Amino acid sequence: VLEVQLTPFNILLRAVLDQLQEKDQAKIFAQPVSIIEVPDYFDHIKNPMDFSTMRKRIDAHGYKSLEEFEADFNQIIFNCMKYNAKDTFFHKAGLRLQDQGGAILRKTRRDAERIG
Ligand SMILES: CCOC(=O)c1ccc2c(c1)NC(=O)[C@@H](C)N2
Repeated sequence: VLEVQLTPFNILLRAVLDQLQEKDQAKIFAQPVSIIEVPDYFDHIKNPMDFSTMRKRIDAHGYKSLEEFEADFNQIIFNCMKYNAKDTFFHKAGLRLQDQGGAILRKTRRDAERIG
C-alpha cells in the first residue's frame, strides 16, 4: 500500500540515503546494533542510530530540513567512533563512511542551494 506521500523533499532524502548506504557495503550501519550481539552497547551509546531508522523517519515525514537528516547521519558516525576502539574494523569503517558520506552530503547541499 503506497501509504507514504512522495513529496519532492522526501524523494531527495531517500535518494541521498540510498547513496550513503552504498558506502556501507558491509551493511554494519544498516540496522540497529543488536543488544544480543553487543550486550553492553547501550551502556555506552545513549542515542543509537542506523540507516533503517532514518528511512522510517523519512517515510513518517520526520525530517523538516537537510540539517536534521545530517544530524542523524552524524550520530551513526559518532556512535561508531565512540563505541569501537581505533584499531577495529568497525572504527575504520566509521571513518570511511564519514569521509565518503561527507562528500555526498556536501554535493547534496550545493545542489539544493542551486535548485532552491
Ligand atoms: C553479528 C555481530 O554483529 C555485531 O557485533 C555488530 C554488528 C553491527 C555493528 C556493530 C556490531 N557495532 C557497531 O558499532 C555498528 C557500527 N554496527
